[in-house]
Amino acid sequence: MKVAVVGIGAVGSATALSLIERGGVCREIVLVDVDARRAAGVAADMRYATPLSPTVEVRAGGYDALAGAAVVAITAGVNEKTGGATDRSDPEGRLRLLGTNAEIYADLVPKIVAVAPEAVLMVVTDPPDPLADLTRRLAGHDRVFSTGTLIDSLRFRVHLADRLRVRPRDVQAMVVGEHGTSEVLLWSSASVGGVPALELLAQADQPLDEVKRQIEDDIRYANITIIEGTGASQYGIGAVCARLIDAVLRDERAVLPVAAYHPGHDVTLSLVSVLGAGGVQRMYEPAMDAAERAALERGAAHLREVARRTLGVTARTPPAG
Ligand SMILES: NC(=O)c1ccc[n+]([C@@H]2O[C@H](COP(=O)([O-])OP(=O)(O)OC[C@H]3O[C@@H](n4cnc5c(N)ncnc54)[C@H](O)[C@@H]3O)[C@@H](O)[C@H]2O)c1
Repeated sequence: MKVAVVGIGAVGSATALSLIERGGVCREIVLVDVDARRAAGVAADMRYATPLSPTVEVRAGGYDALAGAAVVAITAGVNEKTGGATDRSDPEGRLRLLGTNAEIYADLVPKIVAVAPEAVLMVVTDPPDPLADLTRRLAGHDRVFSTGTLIDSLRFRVHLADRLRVRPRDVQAMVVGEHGTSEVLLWSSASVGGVPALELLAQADQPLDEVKRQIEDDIRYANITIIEGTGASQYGIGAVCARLIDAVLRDERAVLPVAAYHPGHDVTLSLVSVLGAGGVQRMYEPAMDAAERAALERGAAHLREVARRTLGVTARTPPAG
C-alpha cells in the first residue's frame, strides 16, 4: 500500500515519521512539497529510520509519484503562526487561514485527483472542516474526511486525566463539531471507568465551573500554547494522522470523532464517525444535553455561513466531475 503526504512542513514531517514508527501501516510513503528540495531532504533523513521498523520505503517525488496511493494526507498550507491566527480572543481562530489555504487547495487537489483518482483524501490543513468541504467539491467524490476533533478529544482526555490522576487511556471524553473555536466538549458523557467525570471533578476542592473553564481553555487554545513554544503544533497531530490512515487501510470501522460531510447539518463537521475503507462510512450523533446540542447547532450554522461567504458555495453543491 502506498500513502502520500502533500506538504512536508512540521505536520507533514511528523505524520511521515509517525507512519514509519507505527509500523506496518503501509509499504511506501511518498512525500510531496512545492519545495521539492525540502521534501527530498526530509525523505533522505527519514530513510535512515526505516531499518528500525517493519518494511517501509520513503521517497520524495512530484505529483506523478502519487499514482496508486490509497490515502493522501494533505498538510500543505500556512499554519496559525504564519497566517496570524494566534490571538486567543479572536473568535474566528483557525478560520482566518481559510482564504490563503483554500487557494493552495484549489491548486493542489485537482493535481492529486488527476493521478490518484481512487485515493481517500485526508484533510489536515487548517481550517480542516471547510477545506474538506472544498476538497470534496474539487475532487468530485466523497472519499474525503478531515482529522476533525480527534486531536481535541485526545487533549480533553489528557487534561481530564491530569485532574483526576488517572491514565488518559482510561478516560472516555469527546469533542465534536468544528476543529476550531466553536468546538463542543461533551462534558455530559465524559467518564472514567463508567463514572461520570463531572461527579469526580465535583469532589475536588476547586469550584466545578472554574475547573471546567480551565480545562476548556487548555483544550481550545492548546495549539496556541504549543505554537508559543515551538512555532508549530505537529507531534500530536502527526500521531493522529498515522492512526487514522491505519484505520482506513485496515478497514477498521474504528469509531472516532473525525469530520466528514453530514447531510443533516449540510456541512463537514465531527460527530461520532465510523472510519474504514473509503473514509467515513457512517456518522452518528452522540448523546448530548440541551446546551451541548445547541452549541453544536450554532457551530454548524457558523461553518455553513463560512462556506457560503468564503468559498462562495454551500457544501451541498454537488461534487464536480
Ligand atoms: N488539523 C489539525 O488538527 C492541525 C494541527 C496542526 C496543524 N495544522 C495545520 O496544518 C498545516 C501545516 O502546518 P505546518 O506547521 O506543517 O506548516 P509548515 O509551514 O511547517 O508547512 C507547510 C508546508 O506546506 C508546503 N506547501 C505550501 N503550499 C504548497 C503547495 N501548493 N503544494 C505543496 N506544498 C505546499 C510548504 O512548502 C511547507 O513545507 C497548517 O494549516 C496548520 O495550521 C492542522
